[in-house]
Amino acid sequence: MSAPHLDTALFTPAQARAIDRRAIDELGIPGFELMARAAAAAYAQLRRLWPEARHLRIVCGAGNNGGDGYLVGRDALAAGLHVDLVALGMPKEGGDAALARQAFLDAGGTATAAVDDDALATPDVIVDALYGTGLNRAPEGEAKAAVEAINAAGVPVLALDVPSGLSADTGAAPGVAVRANATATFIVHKRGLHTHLAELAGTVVLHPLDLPASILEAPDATLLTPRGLPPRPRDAHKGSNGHVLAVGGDHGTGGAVRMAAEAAARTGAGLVSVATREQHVLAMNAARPELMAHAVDGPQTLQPMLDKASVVALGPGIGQAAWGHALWQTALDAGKPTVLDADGLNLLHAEPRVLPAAIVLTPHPGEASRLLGITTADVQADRFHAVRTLARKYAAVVVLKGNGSLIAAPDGRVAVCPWGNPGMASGGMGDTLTGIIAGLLAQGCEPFDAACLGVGLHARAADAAARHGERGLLAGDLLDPLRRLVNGLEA
Ligand SMILES: NC(=O)C1=CN([C@@H]2O[C@H](COP(=O)(O)OP(=O)(O)OC[C@H]3O[C@@H](n4cnc5c(N)ncnc54)[C@H](O)[C@@H]3O)[C@@H](O)[C@H]2O)[C@H](O)CC1
Ligand SMILES: [K+]
Repeated sequence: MSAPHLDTALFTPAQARAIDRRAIDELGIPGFELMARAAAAAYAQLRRLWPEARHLRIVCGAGNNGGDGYLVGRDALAAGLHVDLVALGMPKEGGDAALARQAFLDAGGTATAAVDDDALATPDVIVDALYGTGLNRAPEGEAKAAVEAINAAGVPVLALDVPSGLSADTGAAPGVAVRANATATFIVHKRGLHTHLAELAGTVVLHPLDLPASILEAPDATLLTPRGLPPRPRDAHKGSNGHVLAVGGDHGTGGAVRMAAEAAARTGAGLVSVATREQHVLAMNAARPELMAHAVDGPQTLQPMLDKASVVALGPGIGQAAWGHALWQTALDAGKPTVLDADGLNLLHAEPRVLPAAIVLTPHPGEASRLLGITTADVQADRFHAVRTLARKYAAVVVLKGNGSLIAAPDGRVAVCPWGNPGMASGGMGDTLTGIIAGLLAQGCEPFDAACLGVGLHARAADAAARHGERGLLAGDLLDPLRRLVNGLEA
């Protein structure tokens, strides 16, 4: 396996521990040496971020994450900084963390047993060394109090390896969790730092600790990288970039299917048409002839449109009434490459059926929970497991939307989107994504690639549009940056 590009390779905590072990057992690098390298890297990051800091508070747990913290303290003392260190629990006798604690004490450090804010002056920076990849339950008691004190201190926080309380595996938080301005993560990226509650980590910087790629293994997931479509061949013509048929838009919900059609057109589909029965969408034909909207009252008027289309965007505004259900059946029977979204997914939950070979499902956590028969909280508690289960169950490419959207293929591959912002939680954003993915399928992208590229373009366009503020960000604002991004230009 070619060495994964460390910046985009994401691993589970179990994989990270195995890699740590290989470094110790195969390369003969003592755990304490790794800890010292981690601490030196974290301390250097701290100095870069807060060069004026003179007083650190370091909160250490009883494990190796705490060990990292003690050695950050030792490095800070050596540089003349004032360090107050709070130790929650004592490291295991003879372990690396115990050696680290001793090294801190030998450097003149002192450790107190609890976070008694009144007794301690407010520090310039807090270093969170409570829990790393070893978190296995919600912080309780004095650990919970320590996390709350860190979050309440009102000073910048640097988390070591993982913000304490966040699961490095799922990005969920079983209980309270540190909200860090930055995280110094060691050796490899953990996948939990890139989805769901990952914003608790703040800016994540990876420190490989000078370990050779030989100790790595195949990553569990990979981060998307910015890209667009290759330039068009000069002799391209309308027919060579596919024909997207957007099917949906029942009475009163025509905006969704129009958004999907617009997005497909802006992504570069050669032809786009709309099958709907929403009068205002039909009325816009005069103004927007490029989105050929046709009144469709049932399967018999939909079929000729399906025959001409190369890709179907199915579901935006389709509803679950008899009209929508009949079109949904007919469109899926056609077996064309399809993006299935919104009520198209809810209809699938109600009536499981054979899907086209080239199919992309784009559920938000709620739709995913219905398709999986679990609660939305269960989906969010382990998004990686949920998206892989869906992809396998429906033999489909699945986009599990949300903070750090995940894209899974039936073969187990998972990609993670590093872009996006809360402004995207507004109407029409999902319809736009559906149209973008359909537009990419129409231009010849394979389903998994269309989903990965589409999610990335959508989120990057939203980030570009959010430069004018996340509030008031509307789906239509994405179309202009989207066009530049899909052409490989700067947004
Ligand atoms: N040589 C190495 O492996 C390196 C590890 N690095 C750092 O080590 C941590 C992982 O350390 P580990 O001892 O496995 O676990 P933690 O320190 O994260 O957790 C400590 C300990 O705490 C217990 N625990 C977990 N959750 C709770 C809870 N909610 N309440 C109470 N106690 C809890 C559990 O038993 C854990 O074992 C890794 O993140 C790195 O920071 C070095 O950086 C690199 C070398
Ligand atoms: K930590």
